[in-house]
Order: sequence, then structure tokens, then C-alpha cells
Amino acid sequence: MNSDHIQALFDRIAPVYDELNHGLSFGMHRIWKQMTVKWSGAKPGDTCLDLCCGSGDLAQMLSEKAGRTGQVYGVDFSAAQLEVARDRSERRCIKPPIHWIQSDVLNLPLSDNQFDCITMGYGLRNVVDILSSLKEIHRVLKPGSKAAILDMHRPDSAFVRTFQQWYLDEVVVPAAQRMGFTEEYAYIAPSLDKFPTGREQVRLAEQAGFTTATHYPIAGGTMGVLVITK
Ligand SMILES: C/C(=C\Cc1cc(O)c2ccccc2c1O)CCC[C@H](C)CCC[C@H](C)CCCC(C)C
Ligand SMILES: C[S@@+](CC[C@H](N)C(=O)[O-])C[C@H]1O[C@@H](n2cnc3c(N)ncnc32)[C@H](O)[C@@H]1O
Repeated sequence: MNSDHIQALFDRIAPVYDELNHGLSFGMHRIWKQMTVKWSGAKPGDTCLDLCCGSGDLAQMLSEKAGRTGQVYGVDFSAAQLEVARDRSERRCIKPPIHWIQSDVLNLPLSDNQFDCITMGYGLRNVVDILSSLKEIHRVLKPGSKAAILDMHRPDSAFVRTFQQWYLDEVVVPAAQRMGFTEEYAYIAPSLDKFPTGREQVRLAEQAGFTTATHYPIAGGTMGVLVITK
């Protein structure tokens, strides 16, 4: 799938995205996102960036950490996802307001060395060029600061892998089918097969110029967080 197809896919599923994520992960996606925010090192007063922000969960969690003296930016190329993110944050009266930017994360309209911390949730697997994405994160991050990148993975354990594939085929795709989004959710499994392993992601991060890179498998290896320091 090219970038336009990915953008159109996330535009289409925007109305059901939050409900499906919550139901299919039994609410656990919020725990994995909280771990990601913690590992990004976000603290009061920080200027924070959430890439591939979608409906804005991670950006909202960052704003709780950054507080009134901090600033949070959320970037996504899907206008429909950003609309959900903007509505949700306005309804919650988040202060100061989050800056929502519609852009490709491979070409950010942001300055070099601007951010104290960066998060990305379920975005890296969907970008068309992972190394370029990591280089762009490196460019906008301040020296010494961290990015934490959460995504779904194929687990090492054959047993958990079989369970994951069963869950995708028998629970995720049928649930999406009932809402008219079969192909959109059937895309997850092949995207997992193409996604670099944690060890490969560490090597790519080093190639992008990061001084430290560690990958933490979570949820039995079905999820993982890459933590990188500029
Ligand atoms: C956070 C979730 C999904 C994000 C998501 C990512 C994508 O790339 C998509 C692409 C296309 C359409 C939709 C998405 C998308 O929603 C929700 C997680 C749902 C998972 C399928 C839940 C998997 C649960 C594990 C099998 C649980 C195993 C835990 C256990 C400890 C072994
Ligand atoms: C699976 S959603 C994740 C949303 C949110 N981070 C979350 O954790 O719920 C992936 C998001 O990445 C966005 N995305 C994918 N590739 C992108 C790119 N190259 N530039 C900007 N956004 C992108 C999609 O529009 C979509 O909203």
C-alpha cells in the first residue's frame, strides 16, 4: 500500500477507530500508551510531540504530563482522525490546547531540535519508509531527549504467535466486518509480517543517528516499545 492508500484507510475508519481499539484490546491499549508516555520521559513544562497521533490518545496523555506550562503537538496526515482528536480534546477542555497539525510525518513542518520528548503509537508500521521516519524524529528531537515508539509485533513465541493470528482472523476482522471495514482490518496481519523485529528496529535507530536504542517487548511480545535517545 502506498501513502495515499494508508491515508484513505485511516480516514475511512476514523468513525469506528476508538470503539474498536477499546473493545478489541479490552481497554489494554491505554495501559500500553501510558507505558510509552512514561518511557518518553515527558515531564512538566516540556514541549512534546505525538506523531501519527490519530484520534489523540497519546497527545492527551502527554498533555497531562506536560501540564499548563508545557506544550503538546499532534501530527497526522488523516484529516478525519485529526477531527476526532480535536473534538475529543475540546470536549475535555485540555489546557493549554494541543496544536493539531495535518502533515506527513516523513516531512515535518517543525524546527530542528524543538522537542523534549516524542511519542508514536501504531504509526511506524504504517509509514512507507521507516529509516526516513526515524531520521526525521532525530532531526526534531533536542540532543539528550527521548522518543518512545509503540507498535504491534509478531511475538517470538510460536504459541503466542498462533494465538495472535487466530485473534486477528477470528475476532478482529469479523468485528470490523460487522461495521463494514473488513479490508481495512485485514491489512493488520500482512503489515505485521513486513514490520522489522525489535532487534532490527534498534539497528535502524542506530543508523538514524540515535546514541541509545532499546526495544521492550510487552503484552507477551504482541506489542513492543522502541525507546531511543538522541
Ligand atoms: C491499539 C490497537 C490497534 C491499533 C491499530 C493499528 C493499526 O496498524 C491498524 C491498521 C489498520 C486498521 C486498524 C489499525 C489499528 O486499530 C488495538 C489493539 C487491537 C489488537 C488486535 C489487540 C491484540 C490483542 C492481543 C492479541 C492481546 C494479547 C495479550 C496477551 C497478553 C498475549
Ligand atoms: C493505527 S493509527 C494510530 C493512532 C494513534 N497513535 C493511536 O495510538 O491510537 C495510525 C495513524 O498513523 C497515521 N499515519 C500513518 N502514516 C502516516 C504518515 N506518513 N504521516 C502522518 N500520519 C500517518 C494514520 O493516519 C493513523 O491515524
